[in-house]
Amino acid sequence: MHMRETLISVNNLVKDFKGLRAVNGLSFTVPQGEVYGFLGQNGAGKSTTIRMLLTLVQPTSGSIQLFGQNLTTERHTILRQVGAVIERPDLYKYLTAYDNLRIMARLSGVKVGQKELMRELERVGLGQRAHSRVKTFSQGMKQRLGIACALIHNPQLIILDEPTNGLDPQGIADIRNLILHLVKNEGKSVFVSSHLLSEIQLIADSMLIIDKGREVAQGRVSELLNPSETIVQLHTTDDAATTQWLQASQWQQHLAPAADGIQLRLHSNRIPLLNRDLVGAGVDVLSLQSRHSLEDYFLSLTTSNQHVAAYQH
Ligand SMILES: Nc1ncnc2c1ncn2[C@@H]1O[C@H](COP(=O)(O)OP(=O)(O)OP(=O)(O)O)[C@@H](O)[C@H]1O
Repeated sequence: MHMRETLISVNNLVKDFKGLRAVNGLSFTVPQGEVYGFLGQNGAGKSTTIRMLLTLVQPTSGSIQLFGQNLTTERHTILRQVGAVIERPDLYKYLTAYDNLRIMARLSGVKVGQKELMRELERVGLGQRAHSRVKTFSQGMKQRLGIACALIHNPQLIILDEPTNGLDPQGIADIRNLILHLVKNEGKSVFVSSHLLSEIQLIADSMLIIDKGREVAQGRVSELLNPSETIVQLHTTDDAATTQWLQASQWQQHLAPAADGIQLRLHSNRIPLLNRDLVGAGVDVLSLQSRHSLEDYFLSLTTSNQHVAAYQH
């Protein structure tokens, strides 16, 4: 297998807004040719990160490379290869889908004829509705037209911020299929954010999960959601000292963020060994419990504020 090109490479990215650290030391790489999921609750820092990838927000510190080039110095060359939909797409609702796309193409300086415009609309499943006015479109159709506009200059990398927000189940399925089509059949790469694990899980090859600006986990979706991996909750007579000992041990890579006590993420067949190590190190264990599956753990991280967020929109 040949090495795949790295499209996005982010190193220790930080963004502060007056007294609030919205993005706190994120590092990740996105390879070419896959769907990369970016998961976090509302307010976790996803949009801010995406805005930094598109140079709409200036990072406080850290670096971003796209296509192996420095985003600050090579901005124009780089952004020509990127297509993005980051808010509700701006569309002229009294014009047809076709005319919206034609205007968009002209604005981005792309020379395309009727054939290409129609092909583009067909690609997002709007071929039949090309000549209907946008005001007659469902939210999902508008979203797909927005994606067509982002694709018109034939970018390699497509960045979508919560593309299924506010869509009905059919609309969500259409976007999901479109994303998969773009990657599997057209060789594109898609970086997509969501606050729903269930959604990322269905389309992404790799994912990054963040909470309050910080990384919670990243890796291959199949590995992160491997059902034999569990979260072990540990309580000892001195959790601070135990954490320090764990950080200096082979278990360091398994430590997971915890609200209280100590949590480790590991394969369940490693629990006896962890227990033996703790006893061997003289740690007084009060309790050691395999709490929930990783999936439940991520769900708890990514859904707890949803009902609150619903009122904010
Ligand atoms: N321009 C800004 N000025 C001040 N604070 C901001 C600004 N933009 C974002 N924030 C804050 O930064 C934090 C992260 O926001 P961000 O929009 O990146 O989160 P998100 O994960 O994309 O959530 P959502 O899905 O709700 O947009 C939030 O607390 C938000 O209030």
